[in-house]
Amino acid sequence: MKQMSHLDDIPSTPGKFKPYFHRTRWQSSVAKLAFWSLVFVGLIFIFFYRSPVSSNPADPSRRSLRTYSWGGPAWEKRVRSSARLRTRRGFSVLVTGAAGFVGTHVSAALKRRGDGVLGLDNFNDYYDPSLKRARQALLERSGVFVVEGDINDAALLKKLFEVVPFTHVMHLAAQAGVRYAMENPSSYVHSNIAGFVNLLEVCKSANPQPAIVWASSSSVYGLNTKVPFSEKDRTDQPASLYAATKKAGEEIAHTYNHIYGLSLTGLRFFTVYGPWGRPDMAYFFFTRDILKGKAISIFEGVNHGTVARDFTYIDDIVKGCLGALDTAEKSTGSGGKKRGAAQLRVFNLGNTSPVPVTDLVTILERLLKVKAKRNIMKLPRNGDVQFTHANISSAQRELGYKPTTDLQTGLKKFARWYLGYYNGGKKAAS
Ligand SMILES: O=C(O)[C@H]1O[C@H](OP(=O)(O)OP(=O)(O)OC[C@H]2O[C@@H](n3ccc(=O)[nH]c3=O)[C@H](O)[C@@H]2O)[C@H](O)[C@@H](O)[C@H]1O
Repeated sequence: MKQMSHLDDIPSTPGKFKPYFHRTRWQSSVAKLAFWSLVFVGLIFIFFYRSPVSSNPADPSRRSLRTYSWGGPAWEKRVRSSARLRTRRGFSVLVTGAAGFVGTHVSAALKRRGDGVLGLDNFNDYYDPSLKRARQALLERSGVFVVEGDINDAALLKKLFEVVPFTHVMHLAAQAGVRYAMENPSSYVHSNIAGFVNLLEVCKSANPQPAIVWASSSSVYGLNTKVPFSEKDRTDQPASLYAATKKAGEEIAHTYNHIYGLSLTGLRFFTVYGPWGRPDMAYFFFTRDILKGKAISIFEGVNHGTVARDFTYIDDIVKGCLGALDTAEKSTGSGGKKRGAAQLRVFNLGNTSPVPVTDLVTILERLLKVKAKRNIMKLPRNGDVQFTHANISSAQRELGYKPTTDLQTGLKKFARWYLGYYNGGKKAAS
């Protein structure tokens, strides 16, 4: 027997079109419809609000939806004062990624020599943000204000150029790391491609247009086997999405130089290391794990082939960056229009002496006075290449670039910093 609900007990209200229509049932249907519509709209809202994101909570494309607070007279005053030069012939430089490893060192060096420096950083959590905050505090003490914001925020960038007529942009903000690209590919597109284009769009419309020096990467040489790597070599076989986005950046730079007369210099950094470094890099997490007594994985090539890197010390890289800024010619465009040919350059900034990763570990063992638990494993196919080696003759000739720090000396300085910063290794780096 059919069970009747209490709604079925209520007499129907005859209607012209639907004689069987039941008022209460109708009201309840409307209520149900309204309820489910609300749920549906809510779900759509949630979907779109979170839509550019992957399920990975560390996805920086989600972080772009974060709202940063900027603007107002006090903020503008800080921006202006940080970017003010202290020498007559100095530069006024916007440094993106200023709370990053290279960004912090370059910003501090520029400020030391009297240039005006304004930092920009989104403080994302790709690695421990407290390290970025500590670098920011360091910069604050030397008079560099780091604005919190994303290079994808066109309104913020336009505002910065309204407040300060920057002569140069040192563009170091990027999603770094070759292996992480398999975990979170969209973050590379977001920062290294979309963010770079957004920055160039603002630069091309600025009056005056700044000269731009930016970080490319040794990884653009990809699977090349001819060494040392020269700027003239092919760069069309990247081994990681990271490398592919840096290569894309070089092509994008060509376009903006060609169409808008922007002066652009790309620097191909070779595995930069040193104090205040990046915890996602091998020398850094090897140090942390050796001190913790945890095993480290050391990669080797096929047939026990050596995996090696042209490790380059941060102070040498800083000199290369300053050399690039000092020799950068002015952009030629104005009002978004090209007025003549502009400079377009790319340089290797390496050390020209590759060191096997096994030797890097031996040096760390000596410096830390702890034996590493070595776990030798085959180089995974996740973005790594077997070796890198820079030919730096071009940078030497044009930028006066001359690296002077060998790996042993550089790692000693890194280890001293690490032990000081992490309280003798007791406070473990995350
Ligand atoms: O020159 C660059 O343009 C890039 O340099 C850096 O990449 P890489 O040279 O790959 O540095 P890094 O990860 O420190 O691995 C170092 C070595 O340790 C090996 N390695 C790594 C991890 C591991 O667990 N074991 C291991 O043997 C590994 O096989 C490698 O041989 C930057 O991270 C990158 O952002 C980009 O700037």
